[in-house]
Amino acid sequence: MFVHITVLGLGYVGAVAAAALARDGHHVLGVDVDPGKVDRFRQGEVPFHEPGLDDLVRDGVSSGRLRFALASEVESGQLGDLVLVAVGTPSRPTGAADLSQVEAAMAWVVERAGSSAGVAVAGGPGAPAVSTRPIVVMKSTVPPGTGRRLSRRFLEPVGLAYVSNPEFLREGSAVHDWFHPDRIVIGSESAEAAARVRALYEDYGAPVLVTDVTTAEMVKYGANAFLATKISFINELANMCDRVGADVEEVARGIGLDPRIGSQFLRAGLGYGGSCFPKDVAALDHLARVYDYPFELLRAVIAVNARQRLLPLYALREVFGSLAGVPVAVLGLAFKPNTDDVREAPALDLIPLLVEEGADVRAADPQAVERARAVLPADVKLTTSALEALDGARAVVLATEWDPFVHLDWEEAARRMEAPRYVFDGRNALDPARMEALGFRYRGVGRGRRDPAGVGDGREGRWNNVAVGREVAAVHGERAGVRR
Ligand SMILES: NC(=O)c1ccc[n+]([C@@H]2O[C@H](COP(=O)([O-])OP(=O)(O)OC[C@H]3O[C@@H](n4cnc5c(N)ncnc54)[C@H](O)[C@@H]3O)[C@@H](O)[C@H]2O)c1
Ligand SMILES: O=c1ccn([C@@H]2O[C@H](COP(=O)(O)OP(=O)(O)O[C@H]3O[C@H](CO)[C@@H](O)[C@H](O)[C@H]3O)[C@@H](O)[C@H]2O)c(=O)[nH]1
Repeated sequence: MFVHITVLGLGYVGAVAAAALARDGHHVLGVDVDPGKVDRFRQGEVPFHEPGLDDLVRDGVSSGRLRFALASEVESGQLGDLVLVAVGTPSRPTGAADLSQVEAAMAWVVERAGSSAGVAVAGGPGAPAVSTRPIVVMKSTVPPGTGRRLSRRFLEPVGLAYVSNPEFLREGSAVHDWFHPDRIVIGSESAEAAARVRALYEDYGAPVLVTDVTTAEMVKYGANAFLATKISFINELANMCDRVGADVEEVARGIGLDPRIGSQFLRAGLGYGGSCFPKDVAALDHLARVYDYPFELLRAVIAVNARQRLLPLYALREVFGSLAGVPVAVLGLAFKPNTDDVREAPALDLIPLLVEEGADVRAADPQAVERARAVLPADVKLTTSALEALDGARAVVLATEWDPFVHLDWEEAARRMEAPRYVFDGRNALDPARMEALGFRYRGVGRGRRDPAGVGDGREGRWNNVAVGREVAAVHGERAGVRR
């Protein structure tokens, strides 16, 4: 059954939800407080980079089933059957989730629900009748316990039902993920409201978990915290691999073949960034403190991740000694490929530190230059072209594994760079042997510690297992009291 839906918040989640539900046949009103965003959407344009979303929005707008409005333009009684809340829940400095957008959204809904006055903005020719008692569906990620509190404070007094329906899509593949979810999680105290929300996803063929609100909220935090743990764990293993002379890529393959472990989210590198993992893990850690529970594992996950993104800085110091005047190219500003989102991107932590040490930093990204410019030191040269960034550089850090960077004409890159042509592959995305054949000194994360300065056992660019082996033998020897 097609219904009227209002989606509040037109970011990565809200915009995808609105356009996807319109494609499914529902009548959708997308609402935001940002006039610039609403204007762009009204013209069928998407104000950020998300593959496949442009087509979906354009189709929705031209079908008449997808409309947009500023929050202040929507009147009472126009909300429809369901209101999906997809506003931001960023971190406060304490790590706690900042729920101010969510609270403003709830107040906005309450103000407009319950009256039958006004013409249905979400309606259109042949549209179904509009309900005046919308169900409030929380797509934003909110800490366990929030839904119960919001419901009591805002919705129960006016008799509106609340459903927690966390979203698991990833940026860069958000449209695909929306239509192919691994599972649908629905938390509600009202069986009827849960059933209405479940019906939205009927044709998606995913397993559905119906539970209470707080449990649904914890599923979302549990999933993100577990995935972040997997990443920090493989990064810890990678750091050990660097010390003992093993290859973490093979280790990940070897352990990932065990279905109890699984092969996904075992890519070692500069750690996790983005708008979700860092803030959600911090919020869970904060919640644990509030409940006087020391969630030690989570704290380690956070600490490992914070250090991991600085590995290129440590490596460059080792190779060059002082970084003063060293031209360094950083490839990748977005937190991962196929997005222009720079929130918590490792490169944005790394670059200011390189600049502080005097490096001459230039950086490239196919999509994220504009967003990065707003937060980076003014003297960092930004470009969309990797080759331009590499021109005259002596070191390159691959921070984001964008296809155009991985498949760059590295031969040309080598020609443009100055010796010693050092590469720190922060995503283990390049072929070490090929890079070395092109004259690069290669360093990955956990791919065996290569000889960064080209000294030591004299086997530049090869596994430095001999030197590492000697160190290990020395340590073991000392421990065993062996005289050497
Ligand atoms: N980005 C993701 O991949 C992803 C995936 C799953 C869940 N989530 C969660 O979904 C939520 C939204 O994430 P996002 O990345 O789409 O956020 P975003 O920051 O990209 O977008 C949020 C939007 O909400 C708008 N907004 C703020 N207050 C508003 C109000 N009172 N009324 C209407 N609009 C308002 C903002 O202007 C902005 O356009 C967050 O809680 C996030 O944790 C995000
Ligand atoms: O093996 C891996 C996998 C990912 N990452 C990093 O982890 C971060 C997050 O990546 P990804 O999960 O692909 O992107 P997001 O768009 O942030 O999606 C996550 O966060 C969303 C918001 O909560 C959830 O909905 C998704 O299920 C969850 O995957 C990125 O910095 C990646 O580079 C790694 O370092 N190694």
